Amino acid sequence: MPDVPADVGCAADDELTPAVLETRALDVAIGGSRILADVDLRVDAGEFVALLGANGSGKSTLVRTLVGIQSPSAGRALLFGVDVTQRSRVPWTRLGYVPQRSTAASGVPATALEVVVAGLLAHGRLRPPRGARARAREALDRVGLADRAHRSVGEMSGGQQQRVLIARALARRPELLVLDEPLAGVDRPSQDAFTTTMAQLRDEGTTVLVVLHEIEAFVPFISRAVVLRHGRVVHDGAPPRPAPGHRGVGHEHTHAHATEAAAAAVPGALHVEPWSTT
Ligand SMILES: Nc1ncnc2c1ncn2[C@@H]1O[C@H](COP(=O)(O)OP(=O)(O)OP(=O)(O)O)[C@@H](O)[C@H]1O
Repeated sequence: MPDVPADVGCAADDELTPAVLETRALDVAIGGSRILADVDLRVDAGEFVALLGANGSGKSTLVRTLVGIQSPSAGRALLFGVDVTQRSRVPWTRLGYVPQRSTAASGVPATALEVVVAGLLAHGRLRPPRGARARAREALDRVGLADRAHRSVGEMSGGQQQRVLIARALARRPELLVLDEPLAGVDRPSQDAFTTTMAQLRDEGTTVLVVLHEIEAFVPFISRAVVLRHGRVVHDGAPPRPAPGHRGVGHEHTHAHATEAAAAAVPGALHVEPWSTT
């Protein structure tokens, strides 16, 4: 009998190709609190999945676990069939990751172009690969920052820095793009440019997992929405439709419009507010 690598055996038994991203009975505890509980999730190649939920529901924790930053207390997390419980095993060459509300400024003076090129450095290498600057310029163009390529990121606004980090992830031309609230602090015209880029990525076959609070702009190309509540998956299916009067950017989502049970029972006719806090 041929040897079967341990990781391959972790993919779904009935699948020849492992999922791009998969969790199995994933639990995460931090400081004695159970933050994620029994999370089963599978995202296949070419899917565009939105991760939704109220503040504190565990979205960032799930994403951080998937990219090997947070260790699970039980269960499995796999990227391309590889167990990423150990950070050293995260397949970074196939992955683009934009963390939540981070800064592109490292304290070292660097231009936007340099930050994006740095994202293309292979592990342990100091020289970027051939064509890196052209790829970085193209990525900055995609986020509407082509004209600021030579500006210092330390002098950029928070929203512009966020766009630089998105460009850094895009420049890698990843098979899987994981974005944690990429539009936080980004102005409306830039949001529109970003959603156009997302539509292009979907057409190119990139697999995307994106944490969002406002999904309206993404509904045309979201293939699935996963909703977390208190660290558990309470919906995995069609994207919820925002209720009328709840589309405004400043709307405070503080009340539920349907139960998760109703949402789960009729996923095609959702009227649930997954980000509600009650
Ligand atoms: N390092 C940490 N130490 C202690 N508690 C943590 C830590 N990281 C996350 N938590 C807790 O885990 C829970 C989930 O946090 P997480 O950031 O994953 O939620 P979220 O759904 O991404 O929220 P938001 O929408 O506000 O970004 C919260 O109650 C948070 O306080």
